[in-house]
Formats: sequence, structure tokens, C-alpha cells
Amino acid sequence: ETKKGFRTITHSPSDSPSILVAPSMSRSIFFSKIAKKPEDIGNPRPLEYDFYRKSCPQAEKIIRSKVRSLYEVRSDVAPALLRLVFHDCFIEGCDASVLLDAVDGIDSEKESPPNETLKGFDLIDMIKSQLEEACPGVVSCADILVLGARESVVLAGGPFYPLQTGRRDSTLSFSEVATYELPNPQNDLPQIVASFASRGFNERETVSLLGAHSIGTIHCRFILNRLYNFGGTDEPDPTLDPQFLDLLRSKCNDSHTSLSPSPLLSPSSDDGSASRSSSSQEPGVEMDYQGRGSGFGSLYYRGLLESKGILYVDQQLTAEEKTEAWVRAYASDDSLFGRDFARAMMKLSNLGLLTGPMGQVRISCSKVA
Ligand code: HEM
Ligand SMILES: [Ca+2]
Repeated sequence: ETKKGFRTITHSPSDSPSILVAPSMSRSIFFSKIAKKPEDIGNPRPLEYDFYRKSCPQAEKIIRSKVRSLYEVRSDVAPALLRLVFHDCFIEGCDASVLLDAVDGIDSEKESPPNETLKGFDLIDMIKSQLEEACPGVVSCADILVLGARESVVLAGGPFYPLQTGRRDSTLSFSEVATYELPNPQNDLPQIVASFASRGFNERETVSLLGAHSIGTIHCRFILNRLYNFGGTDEPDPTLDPQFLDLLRSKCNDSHTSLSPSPLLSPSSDDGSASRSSSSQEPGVEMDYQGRGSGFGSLYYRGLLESKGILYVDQQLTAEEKTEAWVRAYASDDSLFGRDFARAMMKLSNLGLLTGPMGQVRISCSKVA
């Protein structure tokens, strides 16, 4: 499974020369694993290592220090930025399409049901405005997203991974695609595997990416059915550890069941008018409920082995041996997880590249320039 050649660059935390092999590597990930041929996407310019070295040499430093200073004052920075990059890159690639506001009655991805509780748009705006001061009109929102997510992973105790830059921003938002193609927390294992396979990820990579669920918050609406009425049985999900069930119920009590069901469960019934701000008031469960802070990865997988997955999708990773084997491997080997997660994040960050002359560099990340 492991591709030779990935190994050399994935866990290099500094500007070592080995990073310089990244250009050919990322193209090979993109073209061979995603199975798109160059001609399908109009021969775009490849990404480059430190693309902004001449046009905005401080760009990566500005992003890093801004994410860090925000992280010091707000605990939700790392999970918000990490989830944002997944929701962007999974839908038509890493083109910042997820950041666009609706215009002229055309729905935006932001408002699609699976994105209803996304956070961090304000963080991206703050980073972008600092970049606009330093080098107006130069650094794309798509690059800010991937670099911001990498910084978040490092701050959360995860691995560093090298990233190339030069992504450009889309002029389109793909609200319908996001509604139907972002995975749903009630998906079962075959659905998850198929969804990630359609973006070129194998089972091992998929299991490693879900390690992102080591940090952040799950709002109760996504798990109420597991706690009180699993599959219409009026009983909890029998696969949940009983003590863990009690813990989750204490955070998400029955009265919340009166909340309207998540539109994620029935995308077609949503009118797209959901308000983002409301989710911050909603009760939820911290993913690192055991104070996992220091254990990005392994504690998540150990929890799964103890039937303490919070989302149904999380626990589904142990539903079949082919994925459970990776859960066991990551639960017991931090550095294996770190390498695999780094490699999978690099691949995620290079999905569906939009590079010059395609796309644009937005001035405000929520508006087409
Ligand atoms: C089968 C795939 C996945 C599903 C169904 C899924 C679903 C969810 C759901 C329902 C939440 C809770 C949102 C809320 O309560 O507001 C969540 C949170 C989160 N997800 Fe995923 N996710 C998946 C994969 C991923 C991947 C691949 C990543 C990143 C690489 C990721 C990163 C996150 C993060 C960091 C959070 C916490 C967000 C926060 O606290 O603001 N997820 N996810
Ligand atoms: Ca996108």
C-alpha cells in the first residue's frame, strides 16, 4: 500500500531539502491517485514550493503567526480550520468555494445543510485582511485554507506536513454538490468508504483522516438518535459502551430531542435558511472529552476500540476488519498515525487543483473578485 517516495517528505518538520521533491510528488498523487489526466483539467500550472517567495515572501509566516495568535485566545480555532479545509477540498477541490457568500438568490455552499455548523469564516477573513495589508491581491483564499489547517493540526498536537502553494480561488460555489456529496454522520462503513474512494482515498487513508475527530465539538443534534432512539427503536445504539452512553446522555439530554432533526438527515427537506450562529448556543460533546489534548489521534482510535465513538460514522470504522485493523494500528502506534495522517492531509490539500491561469485571487474571501 505504502508508496515509496512519499515516505521521504511526509514528516519533515523543517525546510529540509527533501521537501524539494514535493512538486513531482504532488502531481503524481493528483494525477495517478485521483485518476484525472492532465488534459482533463486544461494543463494547469503545477503548485510550487513557496509559491509566494517573490510576490509575498512573508505570506506563510503571516498565516502561521495569525493562526497561532488566534489559537491563544480562542479554543475553537484549530477544529474550525481543520474541518473547513475538509469541507472545501472535498467539494470540487481546494478552491475556497466553501467561503463564498450567496449572491443574487443563488445558494452558496456555506448554506448547504452539511455546512450548517461550519465555523471559522471569520478567522479566514482576519488572516486574509492581514495578508491584504502586506501584499494586496496576491495570496489566494484557497492557500490560506490549506496552510491554516496545517498550522491547526500542528497546534493540536498532530504532525507537520509540507504543502505547496499557488492554488487559486473559484468563481463558483457548489451548493448542490455539497448538499449531496459531503459525507453524512449517519453513513455506514460502505458509504464512507465509497465517498472517500470517489476522491481517491483508500481505506487506510480514510481511517487516518477521520483521526481529525480528535478535536472539536459534536453538537447533540448529530447524536441524539444514537442516544435515545436508534433506528426508530426507542432504544440507544446497542453498540455504544453503556457508561459512555450515560456520559453522552448527561451532555445531550432528552429534551433536546424536541429540536428539529438535523437537515443533514434529510437534505432535500431543507430550505437553506438555517442560521449558522444558532449552533454555537447548542449543547454538544467535546471530542477530547477525556482531556485528550496531548494525544491527537491515538486516543480517538482507542476510544473506538472501546465502543466510545461519538458519531455513528466514527464507530463504523470498527464495523469491518479491513478498517478496524487500521484503527488498532493507529491506537497503538502514534508515529504510524502521524505519518499516515500527514500524507492523507497532503493529498486532501491537493484535491482538484485550480491553478493559474484558471480561477482568481479573491480580495475578500467571501466574494468573487
Ligand atoms: C465520514 C466523514 C465525516 C463525517 C460524516 C463528518 C461529520 C462531522 C460532524 C457531524 C461533525 C460535528 C459538527 C458539529 O457538531 O457542529 C464533525 C466535526 C468535525 N469534523 Fe468531521 N466528518 C467527517 C470527516 C472529517 C474529516 C476527514 C475531517 C478533517 C480532515 C473532519 C474534521 C472535523 C473537525 C475538526 C470537526 C470539529 C469541528 C468543530 O469543533 O468546530 N471531519 N464532523
Ligand atoms: Ca471547494
